[in-house]
Amino acid sequence: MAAHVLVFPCPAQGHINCMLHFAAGLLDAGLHVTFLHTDHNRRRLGLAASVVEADSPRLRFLSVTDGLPDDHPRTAGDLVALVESMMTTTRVAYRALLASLRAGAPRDDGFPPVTCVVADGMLPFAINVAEELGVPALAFRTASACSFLAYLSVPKLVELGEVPVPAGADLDAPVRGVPGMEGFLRRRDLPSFCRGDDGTGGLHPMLKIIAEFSAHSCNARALILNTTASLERSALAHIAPHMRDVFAIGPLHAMFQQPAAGGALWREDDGCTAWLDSQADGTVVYVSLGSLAIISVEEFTEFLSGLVSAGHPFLWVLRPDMVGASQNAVLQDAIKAAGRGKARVVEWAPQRDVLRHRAVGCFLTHAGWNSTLESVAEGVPTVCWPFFVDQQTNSRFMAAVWGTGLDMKDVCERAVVERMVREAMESVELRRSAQALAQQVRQDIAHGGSSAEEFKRLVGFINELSISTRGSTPSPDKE
Ligand SMILES: O=c1ccn([C@@H]2O[C@H](COP(=O)(O)OP(=O)(O)O[C@H]3O[C@H](CO)[C@@H](O)[C@H](O)[C@H]3O)[C@@H](O)[C@H]2O)c(=O)[nH]1
Repeated sequence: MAAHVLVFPCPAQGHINCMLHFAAGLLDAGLHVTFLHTDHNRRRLGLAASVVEADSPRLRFLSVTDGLPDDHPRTAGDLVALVESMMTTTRVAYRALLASLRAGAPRDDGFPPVTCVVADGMLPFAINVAEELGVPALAFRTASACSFLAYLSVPKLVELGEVPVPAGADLDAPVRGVPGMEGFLRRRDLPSFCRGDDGTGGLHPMLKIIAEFSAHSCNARALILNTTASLERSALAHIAPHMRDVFAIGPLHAMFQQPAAGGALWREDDGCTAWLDSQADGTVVYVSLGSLAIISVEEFTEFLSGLVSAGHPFLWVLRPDMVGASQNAVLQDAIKAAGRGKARVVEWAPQRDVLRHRAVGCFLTHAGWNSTLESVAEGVPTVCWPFFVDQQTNSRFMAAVWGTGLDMKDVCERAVVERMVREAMESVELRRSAQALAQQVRQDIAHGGSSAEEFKRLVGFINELSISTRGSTPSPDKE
């Protein structure tokens, strides 16, 4: 009987995508997978309460409550509410579900018992509950190794007086305390919540939460990171001593085909690929700020002016909640009018296909880790406008370590947008570095490459854990 892994991502697009690709890899390796969404996202995805994926009979989707009302925005503006609700309400529902799926529980769903949990490191309760129920659990971090290392270094950064970075501090000053990054990391490149505090000089509440969750991941049976040695060798080496085991397996989207169902929380506008077909090679700027960033009307106007002045056709993803649903139609019209036939705007694009398209010349991105990996894998140069969390650190890597992108820092001015977009479209050097890095990454994921080998090792690790789980008697349910 094959191992059965319950995969539980944080309920945000940037977490769901890579964990779904990971699940696809487990299916390819012959394992069973239960992919756990929240009820809210399951409804958004149009999935039934319990559904087995038609093309993959060993994959099913289940869901648990996130405890928030359906009309809650669940965006960057209120992540603390989501985290707190999940740590209380979801925890109870998840515990009951997992207790009913583990070995020894009566069931007639045609799936073997769950023998292992791979939970998002941002859901530490999912790891604790699994281990309490006798199911071994691994942590999966969906962000970069370099940002994870920065979070692990928070106690040291506090000891050195680097964090919290006070308002008005020189953000270009170098930072000590994140091993291996002393040469190039500036205050502004630390994860965003290192700036500002809790109002009394203590750590920002989100930094406290993420740093605690990062330290918690060290207790899991192993840590899985969606990255590869070619991209983050030094960060991985500095993380390893903190962990029982680390698997660097990525970029996952380039390794495994995402299952047909259960992925995009917004309706994809496939029409934009036909529009790209009509554009010349390497001429289009693709603009997307991921699934969580929220911008002001002023920032929108600066981006639009800068893009128009740069003079290239552009494809812009403007999510309905990005500036505000009530503004969306007006802003879409503003893009179309300003672009004078050279602009296309969509609410959600098939991003991986877009980045792969021959017409795309550069990517104006918020530097979320998935977008970073997707641009790296396709060798597309970037202009980065980091919004929050790990994006500042990722942006610095693209600009200063890999040489594949330009860092707008977190200022948004039309002249800077224009200058950087022009440079990214024209720079031979950026394109060469981006293509060389893509080549290296392709070797990592190819047969015998580091990510491919690490994935094989992980499947062996999970199978071993699963054998011992099936052999053990489940511990009594404590709640
Ligand atoms: O029109 C679009 C826009 C985005 N995407 C996809 O959505 C994902 C977005 O992920 P990411 O680029 O990582 O951005 P966020 O959605 O902002 O992701 C959150 O989660 C990431 C992983 O932890 C972090 O790195 C980010 O900072 C955090 O904001 C990517 O796979 C994109 O391909 C689409 O398919 N279509």
